[in-house]
Amino acid sequence: MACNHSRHASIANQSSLIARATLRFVATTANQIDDQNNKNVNAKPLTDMPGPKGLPFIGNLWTILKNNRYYQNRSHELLSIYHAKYGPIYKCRLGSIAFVYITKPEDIAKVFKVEGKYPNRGPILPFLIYREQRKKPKGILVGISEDWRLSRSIMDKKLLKLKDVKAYDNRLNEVTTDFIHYIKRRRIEDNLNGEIINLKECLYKWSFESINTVIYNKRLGALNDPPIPLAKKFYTAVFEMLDRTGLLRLVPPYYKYIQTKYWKEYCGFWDTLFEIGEELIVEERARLQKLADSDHAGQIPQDSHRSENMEFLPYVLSRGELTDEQITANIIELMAGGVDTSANTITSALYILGKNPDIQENLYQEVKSVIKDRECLDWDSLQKMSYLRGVLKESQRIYPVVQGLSRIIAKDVVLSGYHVPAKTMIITGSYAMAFDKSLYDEPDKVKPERWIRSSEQKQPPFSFLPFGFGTRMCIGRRIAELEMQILLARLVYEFRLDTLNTEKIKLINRIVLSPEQAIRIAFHPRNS
Ligand code: HEM
Repeated sequence: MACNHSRHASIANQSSLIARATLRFVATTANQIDDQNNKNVNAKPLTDMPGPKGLPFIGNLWTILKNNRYYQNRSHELLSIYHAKYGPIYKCRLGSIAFVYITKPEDIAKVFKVEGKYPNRGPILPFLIYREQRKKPKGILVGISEDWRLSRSIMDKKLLKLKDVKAYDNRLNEVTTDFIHYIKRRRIEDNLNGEIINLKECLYKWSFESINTVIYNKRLGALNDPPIPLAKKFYTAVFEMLDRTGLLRLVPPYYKYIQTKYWKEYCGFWDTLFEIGEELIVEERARLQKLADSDHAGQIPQDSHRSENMEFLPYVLSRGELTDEQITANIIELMAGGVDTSANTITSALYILGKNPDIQENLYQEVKSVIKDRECLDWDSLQKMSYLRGVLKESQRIYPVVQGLSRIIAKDVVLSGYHVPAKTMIITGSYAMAFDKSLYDEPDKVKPERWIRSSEQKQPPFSFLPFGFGTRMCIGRRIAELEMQILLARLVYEFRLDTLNTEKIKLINRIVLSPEQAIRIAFHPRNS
């Protein structure tokens, strides 16, 4: 039976999916099964797989609680400790989530081969239960099966196709220009020798403004002084929602039955996101209607109706395949998915550059040799900047935004000699893999050059997948890469960066991994 692919899958089904499907630690006897090379192998049963012994229902949640909640938002650390203890494959249960954890690239490759037609990361219950209680549709982030595929096939066209993404470079440069002016202003106002107070929020503003200029083809005003209230309301709600999802995800889903204050507040953050999304879509529909009316009066060039020339939102709206509610759900998931992720990666990159002046200098020299206009780093120039891409990849390796990728596999598979049945949840250990000596030469060192194509040592396939893989990989990948490359290069061109934190940064898991402590960067103008 397919794992809950029905269009109207209920939360009840989703919950039982967790119980049944995420891990079937049933006593599977040793199986004769084809492995990747079509050889019959005597795979060991899942019951033989090592792993920490948990308590019924809560699994290793006890370890989290017992340690004075230290691991409450550091499940990535706990999983890495288990990785050191049990090796590259183990089975585990954390609260309501049971899974097999893998770190060998060849196992990861096999998992993606059996992810099926509708890849499924497994339910994020707080997201799903909110949508069920409020009767909201699911967008691509949480949707599964045909609904997911339809939305994804429409949006992929405008967000992942190179031709369309290239065309976003101008407006992303405009956001970056505003961000640089904003930093210059803040340096003076904060008066702290170049340090900016609350850099995290500043970068939230940048990433929010960037993703929205792609979605709406207009500025929402997050970098205005003061920011437009709607923008601040949205990125604050994203932050709070993610913060609480991390904890709610670990505990059994009591909130399905008991409306605690905590849960009500959580729903309030989602309500804000939906309200803002709905408001913006209504505005956009009205704008398009006005344009269509003037078009009848012969004022709009015919060409702008061709789907390949359309902007993202007019394209999605004009397709007529999704209801406005579905479009809203998709758009707010894009808006929510694009804020923390890019902002955190840039934070890590700034931290690394400010700590490693030689790397910063190399990058500065590369930017200087390529940049033609200090207010615009276009797509073609960016293609010449391999060191810049290396710096970003190192930032994503050392400080990944997600602790790992997850999939509920569609078919049985043999992983590291164990027979893993279909419907098991698999989690890859990106966080632990980043420092694996068998995958990286001197993994503790920051080496942007390890990613440069001509470099002799190539990373094994499936060892580094910061944006995921396959048809369910990050839909914002190309936008994120473009916006981050533009911002990082132009910041280094304008400022010499100095990291003021003396301690090593640690990450906490709020669904996305984020620095635990405030990252303190001083921006010194180069006057170049
Ligand atoms: C540094 C920036 C980013 C990183 C590291 C990142 C990482 C990821 C990862 C690992 C996934 C899961 C992929 C998988 O399961 O195979 C994902 C999914 C997703 N990301 Fe991103 N992301 C980033 C930026 C963005 C941006 C800018 C957007 C907004 C356009 C976005 C929207 C999404 C959405 C909507 C999904 C769910 C896609 C689906 O399930 O079909 N992300 N991202």
